[in-house]
Order: sequence, then structure tokens, then C-alpha cells
Amino acid sequence: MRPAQEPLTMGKDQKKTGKGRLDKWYMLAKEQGYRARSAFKLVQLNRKYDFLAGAKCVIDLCAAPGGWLQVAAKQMPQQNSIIIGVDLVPIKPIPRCITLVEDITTESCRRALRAEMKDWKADVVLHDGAPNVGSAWVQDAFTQVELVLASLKLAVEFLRAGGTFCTKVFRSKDYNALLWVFNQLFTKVEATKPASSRNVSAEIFVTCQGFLAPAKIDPRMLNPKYVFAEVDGADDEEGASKRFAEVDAEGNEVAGSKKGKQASTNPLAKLDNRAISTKDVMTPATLNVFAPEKHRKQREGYDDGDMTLYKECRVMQWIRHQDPIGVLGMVTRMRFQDDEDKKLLKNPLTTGEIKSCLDDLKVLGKKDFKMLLKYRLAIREDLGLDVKVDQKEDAVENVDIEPLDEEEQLTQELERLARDEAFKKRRERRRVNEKKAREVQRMQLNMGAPMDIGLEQQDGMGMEMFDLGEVEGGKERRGVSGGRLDSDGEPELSDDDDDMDREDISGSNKVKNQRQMPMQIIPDGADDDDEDEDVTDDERKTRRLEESLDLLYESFQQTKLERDHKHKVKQQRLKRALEEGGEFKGIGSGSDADTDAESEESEGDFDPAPQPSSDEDSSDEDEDEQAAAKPEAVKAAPAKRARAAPAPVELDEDDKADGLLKTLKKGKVLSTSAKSRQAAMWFDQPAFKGLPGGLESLLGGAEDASDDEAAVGGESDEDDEDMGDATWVESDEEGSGQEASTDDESDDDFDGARPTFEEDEAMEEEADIDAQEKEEIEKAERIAKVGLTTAEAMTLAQQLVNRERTKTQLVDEGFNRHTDAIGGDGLPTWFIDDEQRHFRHNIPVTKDAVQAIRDKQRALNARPIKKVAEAKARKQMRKVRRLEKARNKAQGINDDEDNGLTEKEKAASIAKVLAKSGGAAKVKRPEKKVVVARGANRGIKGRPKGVKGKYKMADPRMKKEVRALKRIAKRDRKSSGRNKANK
Ligand SMILES: C[S@@+](CC[C@H](N)C(=O)[O-])C[C@H]1O[C@@H](n2cnc3c(N)ncnc32)[C@H](O)[C@@H]1O
Repeated sequence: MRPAQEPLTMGKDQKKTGKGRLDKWYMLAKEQGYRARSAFKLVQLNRKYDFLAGAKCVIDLCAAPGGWLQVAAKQMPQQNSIIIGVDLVPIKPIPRCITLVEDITTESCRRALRAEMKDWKADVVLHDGAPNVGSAWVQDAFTQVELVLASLKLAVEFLRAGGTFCTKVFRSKDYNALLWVFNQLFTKVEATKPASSRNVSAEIFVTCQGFLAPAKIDPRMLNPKYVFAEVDGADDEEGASKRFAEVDAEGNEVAGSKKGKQASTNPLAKLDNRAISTKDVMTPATLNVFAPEKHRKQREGYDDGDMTLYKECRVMQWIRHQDPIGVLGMVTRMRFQDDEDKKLLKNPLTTGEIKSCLDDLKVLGKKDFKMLLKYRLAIREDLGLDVKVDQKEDAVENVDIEPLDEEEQLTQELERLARDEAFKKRRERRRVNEKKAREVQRMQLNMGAPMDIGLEQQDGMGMEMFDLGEVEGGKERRGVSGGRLDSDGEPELSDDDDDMDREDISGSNKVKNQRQMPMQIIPDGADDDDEDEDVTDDERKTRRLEESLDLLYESFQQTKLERDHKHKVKQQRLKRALEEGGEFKGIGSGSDADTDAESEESEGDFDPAPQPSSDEDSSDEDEDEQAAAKPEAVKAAPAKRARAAPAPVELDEDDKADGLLKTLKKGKVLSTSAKSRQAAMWFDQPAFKGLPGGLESLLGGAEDASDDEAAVGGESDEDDEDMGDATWVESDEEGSGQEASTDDESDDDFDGARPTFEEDEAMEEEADIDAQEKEEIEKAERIAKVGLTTAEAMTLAQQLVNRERTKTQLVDEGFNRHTDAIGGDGLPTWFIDDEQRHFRHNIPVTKDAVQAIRDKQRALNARPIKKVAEAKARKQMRKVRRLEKARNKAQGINDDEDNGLTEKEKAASIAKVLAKSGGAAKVKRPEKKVVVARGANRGIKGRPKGVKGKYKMADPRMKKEVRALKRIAKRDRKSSGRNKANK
């Protein structure tokens, strides 16, 4: 039997001091030329996470003597990479590394790094800092975690988004607080103990990947004062002693508070053989491996006599212990040490995985801990330490079942059915709401006709939503008035009485409407939810959030669009057209020809938002009245269709000339044919533009169409006046035709407007073509200048040149499944936009093409930088000028017959001039050989043996003597100074 209590043992297999430190990693480091054995830690970490291979810029904090720098320099790409090392102590130069002598906790270090980094961001920040306290470092775990926080502070400043931060951390009380902080800032945080890290060391390496780069970071998150603060009393000394008092109550040997604390923080200090009881829960929160987030800080330091963070125990100690979770959180390793432990090794339950988990508990996750606890239970059962209670029996014993009488049964059944029914209804309602929301979205995206939606007033898509009166009323909100432009071309507020009957049909207003629409739709939908008691607060909040996100996205798109130069040009053109001709741009006659997606958005052919009047009277009753006035066929059609479809309106002559908003002519109600408006929209698409005869011919002739149409007068006229609702009345006696105006007059008006807009479209097309051509030319120029820059382009180019692919094939391949537009019900706008941008056909690239691009880059890199090349050229130019000058001078000397110089003298002067200009080849003087008069050469006279040419004998004492003389002179100076002072 083992004694009930056993002290924790230190790992004895590794000596901590002296030659014991010189382990295989030390030898390996020596062998491979690394300055520190710690280099292998980084090697092993990098092998696991592979963060160096792709890194262009690495910052190594606490880098001395430079082992990690050496590894980084070796494993990072050889070209164009930056490695910066910082330490308190100077680091001997390492090729390709910049080293700084700074304290990483200071502002000056930050500045120095900023100066080095300029605008760069680091891909990786490393930190291997440990306080410089020699052998007492164990007690300085807190200083170490503070260093970690300081390095994290630098990391968040210099890391790029998605970058990696790898740091050493001493496992102490504050370890989990640090992990929490890391988890706030990185997507993936993992702790590893590399093989080269000594077991006796409390260090562990935490690799944080995927830096989130938040726009703002709460400064407290990087402040040790907050991060490592004692949050509440549960884990401070008082809280701890309370917890330990419970242990006292169990009858364990706790005397003084101090001793009690010691006993409790170290659950292994009082291991006993008692069976586990549920009352024995004593796992301090700090040691609960299953809830590390509940870790509290204890800053009271290390326990007396326990100066190490590394702890071991025997496996059987843990199996017998009353607080297995506490033990798991406390110890670093469990060993199969004694005989009874070794028996466990033979037990089939002790698998290899269990053994390796027990070997290093500090790197385990929740799953592993669960597995270990299961193992422990199984072993306890196996050893007969636990008697398994048959829970089923207990349950049978405890439950008293009283028979229900018939009435109660019936009531219960009824309640259950009612509950089921309510639940089904709720689900159905939610389903319908969601469907409607999706359809609204579809409509906003021009993906469907408004009539498809089946919008009804009670569906939250009532007339007030499309309140034109409201639209027009709020000038400051919309910036749009009754349809007139002031002298600056800006809309002017109208005095017209029949504002309510207007419809916003101008292109510019359409843009604004599009922006307004969702704002109106969404709160309505939200209200719908609000009314719905069954929708929970959370759901409501989520929906609102989603809706406001959609709104934000739309307004963002809108702002972007407005900034777009093409859009501006089109707007200006439209304005000009309005000023010049006052012609309006009717629904569906906008920029149909424009295939540019953005432009379509900006001047969408179809404003999906139906704009019925806002009149409150447009209630169900009115609707019924109108329905009564309609022909049978219309009655049969759902009322919602009548509301949803915006129809072209007939215009007053004045309005045509003036306004953006147009007034409906009283008594002349435009009808929407029963033929689907969707069909009209379909034929409105750019593809059908330019059809000979236009849409009318396709639909069976314009005349037929207009003949088919019938105006609805009489009863509906009055309603029109009152409610402005008649715009939406459908007239379809014949059940045929198309959306059109009611009479020839209005048709003419429309036709009259056409040439202007066709012209406009033609201009737009021309502008588009011009822009495309310009783009093509720019592209060609760029290619001519820098060549092909992508591997895809190079692949295609090579294939074309090598005749592996023809031009026709290339064009054919341009049509693929990716060319289809993205669609789908209920997809958010941003998603569709994003897909359109990134859903691309991937062109397979060949190795050769990649190599060719690389070679090109290399050639570019090999070219001298501009400055150097320029300096060289300048030097060459100066030389040429000098030579030219010298040649002229020499010519002068040669030609001058008056100076009476002989040919020899002339030649000498010319040679002198040329030599001065650097033109003549320099004559190298033979060097004098210095022979030191020592050894065989000491005291010889004449030429020393084996020395040819000029030589000079040097006295070996000379250096020594010069130094001695200097020394003497210095001493004399000092002594004379002292003498003067004494006097
Ligand atoms: C374990 S060594 C680093 C070894 C290094 N990674 C290598 O491979 O050579 C810890 C280093 O942290 C440095 N250090 C400690 N506190 C520091 C501080 N406040 N600022 C900068 N360096 C610090 C020490 O000078 C020491 O060189």
C-alpha cells in the first residue's frame, strides 16, 4: 500500500544545471551552427505550423543570441524577405537580418520597429522572451507573461491581417488569461511543447494563427493590469481559503490558513485512497481543465516550498484521488512508476494514446481530458474501487407513478393538441414570412416581376409602403419635388394639388427610389414580426440586424455608383435632355441597351418597387369596389396583382415638359394588360432591343396591342381622384395586349420621346465602346511595356504560340458555366455581388508558364536599381567628357608649331595630359615588399634570402615601442596634471 500522501516529484531524468544541460539538442545546435539550442524549438514549431516558408517579413522579439533569427533566415524565402530581431542585448550580425537593441516593453522599441518597417506589415511575429534573472527565472513567471503581453502589443501593431504570432509562455496562473486574449485576436490558437523544450521547463509555445486585425482593440486587452487582474473574490486569497475550509471539513490535515492554502492549491499534496464522492468537488476553478475560461487569477505567488511549475504524480495517485479534474489541471505528467502503476501498463485499457496523453498533460484538449477521465473510471471499476450503481433500479424505486383519471387524461391530450396546433401555425407563418422576404429581395434584385410576389396590403406591403405622397412630400428627404426643375436643373417643389397622383418615373428618381425602397420595406417586415407574438426577441433582433445590413450594403453600393464616372455622365446627359427637350424617360425605356451591370443598376430599366398611392383609404373595401368594377377576368385575378404591377402612365403635356414626377391624367387611367407584365419585362431586356419592329412586332403589332387595350373609366375615375390608386387598375376585357397607355395620344407622346432616348442610348453605347477600346489600348500598352504578368496569361500565350490552342478555342472557352449570372432565392445582395466578382473560371496554368513568369521576375530583380544605374551612367559620361577635353588639348599640343617643342617633348606633354584625364592606362608601380627583421632575417645586412625586387626591412620592435612611448607620454601627462593640482 502506498502512503496516503506523497509529495510531488521533480523530473529527475533531466539535470537542470551544469553539463546536464548539454543534451542532444545542444549538440545538434553546435553541429549545425546554431547559436542556441532554442533554434530547434522554432524548427519544430515551424514544421508543425509552416509559417516561415511563405513569410516575407518576420519580427523576432527577444531574439538574442539569434538562434531563431538563424532559423528564420534559413527557412524564409531567400529573396526580398525582411527579418528583424530585437533584444535587450546586442546580437552578433546574421546575414539578411536586421537587429535592434531595445527593450520590447518600451515605446522606443515600438518607434525603432516602426522606423524599420515603414509601411510593411509582418507576416509572422515571434517571441521567445524570458526575464533575464538567471536560475531564479521560475519565480518570474509573471514577468514572463507580462513580456508576452508586451510582445502581443507589438504584434497587433505590426502584424498583417491573417498573420501568425508565435510566443513562448510560462504556464502559470496567468496562462489562461493570456489564451483568452489570444483567442480574441486570432482565429486559431494552439499550444505546443516542442520536443526540444525540456520537460522540466514550464514553457509552452502558443501559436496564434489568422490575426483578425480588428479596427479597434480594447487597450485593456493588452494591459497586464487588466488582463491579469483579480476579478472577483472567488480566487483571491480569501476565496481560496474559503474553498480550502471545505476541505478542512472533510477532515483533512489543514491547520493554518497558509498551510491550508498550500494544501488546497496542490491537490496532490493530500492524495488518499478514498472513493470519489460527489461532495468532494474541490477542483479550483483555475485547475478545471474543462472550463478554462472560468480561470481566475491568483497573484499570491508560488506556494511555499513549491518553486516549480512542473509537477509529476503517479498514475495510481490520480486514479485514487478524490478530485481527478483538479489533478489533471495541476500536473504536467503522470508516470507509471511503482509496481501498482506498472500493473496498469498491462491492462488493455491503458492504450498507447492514454500513455502519451499522460506523458504531457499540458498540451491536451478537452476531448483528451474526457478520455482520460473515462479511462480512470474504467480502471477504478476494474480495480473494484467504484461500485457501479444500477441507475435503472434507482429510478424505478424513486418514481411514484399515480394513475391519471380519464378527465385529466383528456385535458392533457387536448392541451397537447392545442400546443401542436399553435406550433404548426407558428411555423407556417414564419415560412410564409420568409418566403415573402425572399421574394421582396428577388424583386429588389430585378429578378422577378412585382406581380410574382403576391404582395398584399395585409402582408405588410400595403399602400402606405409605396406612399407617393410621402415620397413627394419630404423634399429634404428625397430632394425631389413635383416634377419641375429649377433654373439650375434641380427639382423644384410643386404646388400642384394632385401630388398624390404622381408617379416617380425619372431615371434619377428611380435611383433614389431604389435607395428608399428597402428602407420602407424592411421596417414593415419587421413590424410584421413585432406583431407576431411568436417571434422571439432574438429572432426579431437578428432579422432587424440582417435587414439593416442589407440597407447599409445597398446605400454603400449606391454611393459607389454615384461616384462612378459613367453613372455621373449618364445622369448629366439625362439632365441635359430634360433641360433641352423636357422629354421624360419612361419606365422601361431607360438604359436598356446598356449591358454594363453597374450601369444597369444605376439606371435600371425597371424599378421593381411598385408605387401605389399612400392613401389610407386604399383598404380592402376599396379594393373590393374596384374589383367589382373590373371585368370578370380581372376579378378572378388576385387583387395583389393589380397592386403590384406598376404601369406606364399617361402624362399631362405640362408634366412632360417639366417634371421628374408625372401626374396622371384624370379620367384617363392607364391600364396594364392582362398579359403578364413579366413578359413585358422579359422583352424589355437588352437582347430584344433593336429588333426590327420592336417589341410590338414581336407581340403581334403595336396597333393590335393598342386596339386590345381598353381604358377603364367611369367608376374608377372617382377613385383615382381620391386615392390615386387607379394607376394600378388593370383593364383586360379582351384578355390580351400588353402594358401600354390608354389612347393614341399618349402613344404618340411616347413615340415622340423615343428618338431622344435612342440617341441617348446610342451615345451611351458609344461611350461604353470608347471606354472599352481605351481599356484595351491601355492593356496592350502595359503588356508591351512590362509583358505578361500572370501565369494564366503566360499559359494562354504559350499555348497560342505553340499552336496547342487556337484563337477560336480560346473564344469558345470564354463561354462556360461561370459566365452565368448567380441567382437563387433568398440570397443576400452582398453575396450575389461577391459571387459575381469572384465566381470565376480558373484557367489551368502550366509549370512552364509559372517558370517563365518566375524567370522574368528574377531578371527584373537582377537589374540594378535605377539610382545605381544612373550614377554609373553619369560617371561614364564624365569620363567621356574628360577624355574628349584631353584629346582636344593633346591635338592642340601636337598642332602647335610655334612653341618650339621637339617631338619627344610633345609626346611627353600629351602623355601627361592623357594621364591626368584618366585616359592613359595607369602604370602600376611594383610594390615594395616589407620584410620584418625577425628570425633568420634578424640583424642581416643586405637582401634577405628569397626576396626579389624592392624591399624594406621593418624592425619588429617598432610597434611595441611606439605603443610604449605613447603609454609613457600619457603617464607623464597625468602625473604633471596631478602635480599642478596639488600645488
Ligand atoms: C531565451 S532567450 C531568446 C533566445 C532566442 N530565441 C534564440 O533563439 O537565440 C530570451 C531573451 O529574451 C531577452 N529579453 C528579456 N527581456 C527582454 C525585454 N524586456 N526586451 C527585449 N528582450 C528581452 C533576453 O535578453 C534573452 O536574450
